[in-house]
Amino acid sequence: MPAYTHGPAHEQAMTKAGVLIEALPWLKRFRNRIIVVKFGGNAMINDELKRAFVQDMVYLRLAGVRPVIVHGGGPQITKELKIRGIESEFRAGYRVTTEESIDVVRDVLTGQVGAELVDLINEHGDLANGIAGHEHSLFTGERMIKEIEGERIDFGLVGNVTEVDPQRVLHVLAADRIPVVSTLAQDGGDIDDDGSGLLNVNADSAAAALAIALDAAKLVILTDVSGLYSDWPKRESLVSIINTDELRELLPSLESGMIPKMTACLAAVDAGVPKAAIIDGRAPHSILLEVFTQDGIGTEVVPA
Ligand SMILES: Nc1ncnc2c1ncn2[C@@H]1O[C@H](COP(=O)(O)OP(=O)(O)O)[C@@H](O)[C@H]1O
Ligand SMILES: CC(=O)N[C@@H](CCC(=O)OP(=O)(O)O)C(=O)O
Repeated sequence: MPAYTHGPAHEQAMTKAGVLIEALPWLKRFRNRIIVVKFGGNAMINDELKRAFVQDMVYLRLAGVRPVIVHGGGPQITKELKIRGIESEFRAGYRVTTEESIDVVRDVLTGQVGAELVDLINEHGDLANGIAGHEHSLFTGERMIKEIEGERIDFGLVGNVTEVDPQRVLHVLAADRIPVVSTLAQDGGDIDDDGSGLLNVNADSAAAALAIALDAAKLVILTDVSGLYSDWPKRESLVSIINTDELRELLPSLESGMIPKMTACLAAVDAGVPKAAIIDGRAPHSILLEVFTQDGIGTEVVPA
């Protein structure tokens, strides 16, 4: 049968063309715009997912979007701390960080996780540059202290980002490359006893701060659940879209890992990032569906 007549092969080709053409408005919208993508440690659980993620980033870049990757590495840090006989303690989704653990956090984030992502991207061509958050004045922070249910919690060497100097990231983008950012900050206040002044910043919070500083078109957070469930832990009711007022109201009732994530989305959208999305990084290529299709996937946070 000639290729131009109707039949299953023709229909299949039209379906493929339909998928490509659905992307057209999004290609127009995001062309030359920055999308900050947070790649969570739980979403990089195997090589296949890492490679699929890297393909997506290269695809976005070659399609004319300017992706900026902010990576986590929580489970990888926990594993390394365990090997060194150091306990991990999380409170409200943040790792309580000590003088003993901060060097491990730095080594794992910049030396292992970030370096591996850069290497994987560069297998597609010389496209990526790693940037440590505490270098080039990228992130400056102050120690994070929170009051939760009347209790004042000191998280140790954990930082809130107070200032972002995006020059280095912009420089990498201007060279048509993909910045791969790790999330340590330089303490803008007191330098601690050993003089390093490093703070451990949750990667969701750092991604939001960077998305704001870069005037990003979108913040996308890849994790290991389908999105935000309103009935956690039952998981029957996935929130597909939520505005900032609704999220502000919901936030105090959230638990563990969702606290930093939804706090980050709220901060980003409140500060003018048009949209923030939490999507399932366990599904290969989920970010292409999020960026290039009408409905998107996961949970979207939009202005009220
Ligand atoms: N309401 C909720 N909806 C979805 N996930 C939730 C919710 N509350 C808590 N979680 C937990 O948050 C986790 C994601 O956060 P985290 O483990 O820190 O991921 P990541 O490493 O990607 O940053 C989920 O795997 C889930 O166990
Ligand atoms: C303060 C704090 O919690 N920092 C995080 C930094 C890494 C991170 O956020 O990684 P994920 O995105 O994979 O969770 C930590 O030490 O685990």
